[in-house]
Amino acid sequence: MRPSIVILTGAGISAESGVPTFRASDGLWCGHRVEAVATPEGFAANPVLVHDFYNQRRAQLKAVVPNAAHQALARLSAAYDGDVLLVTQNVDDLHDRSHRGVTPKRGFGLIHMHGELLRARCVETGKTCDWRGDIHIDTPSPFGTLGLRPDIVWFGEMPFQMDRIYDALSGCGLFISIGTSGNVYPAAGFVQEATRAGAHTVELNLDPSQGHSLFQERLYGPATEVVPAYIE
Ligand SMILES: CC(C)NC(=O)[C@H](Cc1c[nH]c2ccccc12)NC(=O)[C@H](CCCC/N=C(/NCCC(=O)O)S[C@H]1O[C@H](COP(=O)(O)OP(=O)(O)OC[C@H]2O[C@@H](n3cnc4c(N)ncnc43)[C@H](O)[C@@H]2O)[C@@H](O)[C@H]1O)NC(=O)OCc1ccccc1
Repeated sequence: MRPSIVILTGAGISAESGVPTFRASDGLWCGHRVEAVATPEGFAANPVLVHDFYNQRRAQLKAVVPNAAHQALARLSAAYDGDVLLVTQNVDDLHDRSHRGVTPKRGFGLIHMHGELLRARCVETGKTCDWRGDIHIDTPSPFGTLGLRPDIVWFGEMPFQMDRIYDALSGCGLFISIGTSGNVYPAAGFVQEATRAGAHTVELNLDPSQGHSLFQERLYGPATEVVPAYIE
């Protein structure tokens, strides 16, 4: 059994599939003020705006497919003689689709630490369910009386499965960060956790991230080129 691998991905791995990244040049977040669309306060103040923002992104998923970078990670999980944990900040389902039908050689896990567009959460009970269509303020929740919200982690909210992620980071031999700018925490701090565990750390990105100097190895270029090149 070879040392376990933890892989962190961000918007850059889905960019070539046509999913826009976040840090547009105008500093707006996908054309919106981040406080307005990705905070609990923004949702309380204007739920219609927030639902529209996520309904658009959910609908857009129908028009995109996994690319060579997603597929290379699926092949890795099938071939690597060690455990692989894939932690994504992305709320799209492109990793899920590229791993569908793939039998991992050893342990494999996929964690959407910031949630998923294709899941909804009951505002009253917190219960969640798969959700493919639009959500509106009058959409009844199957679990409660206060309606639904996207099952997404907004700023100021605790990301999902943090214990499982920190546990894997503390015992991994290789940490690979793909397509992320390293601006958002706690994800941006994972490289330090992996380094503390003695792991070899690798950044695969279009250009140097905020924390590029923290990585032992760096390969720059489009994900569809550098990820298959590094994995194979
Ligand atoms: C802005 C930042 C300073 N603020 C934060 O980090 C905050 C506050 C904070 C917490 N700790 C801190 C410490 C210091 C400072 C601030 C904080 N963090 C939080 O609020 C988090 C919650 C943050 C999650 C918010 N939700 C998202 N997403 C879901 C919504 C949605 O998607 O709508 S974040 C969202 O933005 C981030 C965007 O970053 P990237 O994915 O990296 O995308 P970006 O566009 O920035 O960069 C793309 C990169 O790809 C590259 N690229 C582009 N094309 C390609 C290509 N073709 N190939 C390869 N690479 C490419 C580019 O060069 C670039 O480098 C992702 O995380 C994404 O999920 N919660 C929390 O801290 O809870 C308490 C806590 C937690 C743990 C323990 C104790 C307490």
